[in-house]
Amino acid sequence: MEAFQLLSRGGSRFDKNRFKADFSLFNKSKIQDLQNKDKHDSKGGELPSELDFFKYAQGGSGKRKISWGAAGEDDERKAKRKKVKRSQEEDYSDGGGEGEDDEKAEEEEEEDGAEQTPTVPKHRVTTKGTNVPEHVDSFAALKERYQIPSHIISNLSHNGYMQPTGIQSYGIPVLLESRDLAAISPTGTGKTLSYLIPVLCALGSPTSSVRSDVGSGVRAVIIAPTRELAHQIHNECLKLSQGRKWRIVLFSKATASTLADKSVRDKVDIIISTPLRLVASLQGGKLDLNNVRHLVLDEADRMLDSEFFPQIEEILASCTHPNIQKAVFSATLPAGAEKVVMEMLHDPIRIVVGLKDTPLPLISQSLTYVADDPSKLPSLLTYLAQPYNPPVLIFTSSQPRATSLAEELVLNGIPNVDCLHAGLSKKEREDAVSRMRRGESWIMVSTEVMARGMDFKGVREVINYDFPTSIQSYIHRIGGPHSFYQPPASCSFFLFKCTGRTGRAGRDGKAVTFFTDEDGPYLKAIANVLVQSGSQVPEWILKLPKPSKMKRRSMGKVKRPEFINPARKIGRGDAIKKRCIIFPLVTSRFELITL
Ligand SMILES: Nc1ncnc2c1ncn2[C@@H]1O[C@H](COP(=O)(O)OP(=O)(O)OP(=O)(O)O)[C@@H](O)[C@H]1O
Repeated sequence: MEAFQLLSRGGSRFDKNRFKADFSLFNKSKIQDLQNKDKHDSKGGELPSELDFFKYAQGGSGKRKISWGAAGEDDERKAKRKKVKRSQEEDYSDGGGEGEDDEKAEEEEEEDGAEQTPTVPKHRVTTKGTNVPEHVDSFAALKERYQIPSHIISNLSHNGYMQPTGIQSYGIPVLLESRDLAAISPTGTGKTLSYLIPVLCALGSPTSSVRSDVGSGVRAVIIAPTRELAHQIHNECLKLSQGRKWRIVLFSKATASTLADKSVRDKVDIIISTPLRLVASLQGGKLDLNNVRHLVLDEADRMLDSEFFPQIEEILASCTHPNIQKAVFSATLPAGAEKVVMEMLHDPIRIVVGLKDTPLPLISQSLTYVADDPSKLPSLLTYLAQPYNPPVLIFTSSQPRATSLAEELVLNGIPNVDCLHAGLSKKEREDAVSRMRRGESWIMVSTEVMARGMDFKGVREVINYDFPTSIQSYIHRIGGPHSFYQPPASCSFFLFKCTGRTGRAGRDGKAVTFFTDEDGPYLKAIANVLVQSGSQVPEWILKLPKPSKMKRRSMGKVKRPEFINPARKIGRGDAIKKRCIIFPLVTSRFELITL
């Protein structure tokens, strides 16, 4: 072991910048290595003419001098990260960067940065607002401080939730102290429990067995953008409320008609619904929300887009209880949406886990050039011909393309392919979700709308077959399927660990994004996200010019054919028949792996 490393191991800190000269004496060989690597990298960073797909690099600013992997160059790395963050924020939003707290957090992070693995940024929690309640480090502390009912605590441990995640540590106290909350935390970090625990605690006991002061009518409403996500939240809620006679309703056509009877709906405690379904009942006079004291919007950025916003406004207007508490949760929240959220809330507290709009660093991300749309299928087949970790989630930009790609994969002999999108019948969707959960699907082809927020345990690989439609879309796609647990105890940094095996280079997930010439103008925006979360990006991509606001808006509008392989227009039925012929007795690869 090198002398410097031995000496610097103790409790005291060594300021490497201040004592640069001394440090270099101990670390000469390492620095030389790094310099050589730098030389090599910077050479590799130049865009060879044959790779200059978009003819941009020649005109690139060349200002960014990034030497990837130069772990010892602290100053440069810090400057680089600052620069990228700044440029990323410009890319992400129309202004309005992070608040003071984030700035401070970033500075603190930089102070500690010298001792970090360079490619894995720490995840921390930043809060903003007046009188922010102290966070808790354990469920036991939560119980003690807020007198959480014992059955909730025992349900938590019964389900394997031993310690709160970052968003739970900070978010639950805020909600338990009756404050409004805007929470931004990466996908799979346990946002669902962050609101379910306080809602159940605040409601106290089921309406059917309580005091008269709770009024009549539903007391809590949770809104999610898709039926599948609402279903998932409902299941979590049932797990958490086991042992008490709560009436928790997953709002559907059937339950909505049952609840049309006032005497029935007055006994309901919590409704979990999609916005459309809820508004349909409100408009039909079959539901009233004037006794709602807790309103939660999950996947808030989606709720605020043009498709859902009018319905959300209607729901908000119907929740007339003077003491209503509102909470919004999301993995991403663009500046514009955040402004709307903050106006919607009363004296809110804002919590951000990690760097805003950045995926967790445990996912190894890469960008793969595939020239044009027809070249994607062969690239995907080549990818799937190599060892991969099933189940793999593949995203396409539209429902017909998802179906078409699933068919193509089947016809090309890929086993256990499934498809999930909103164009399928309810039964087909449910079957696909359960096959995925049972581990029978190795490849799930889906659309983003469908897979958003779904907790598909065990997914370790995501392929963006079609380029994401926005930065937020990218983050939701690659983070959504991962589930994380076990935050380190009592500290303000939270670096979560994925369930299951450990992956490549300490990372547990893999995300591959195909890009074509057409996606070129938007490449840099996504590349910045990769950089921010610690993945490597070829320097030529970083040298691409920043897309204009107009260009960024057109990011999701690239036209793609409905058929993946236009030469073969076969029906879905044919594909299923062929799958049965090819794989009549296929053994589950999961079984083989676990044997
Ligand atoms: N404290 C905890 N300990 C262990 N596992 C947890 C804990 N909290 C949540 N989980 C598990 O982590 C997974 C992800 O949780 P959840 O779906 O709530 O994340 P999320 O942040 O809402 O993700 P998304 O943004 O994709 O909706 C789930 O499988 C959940 O059971």
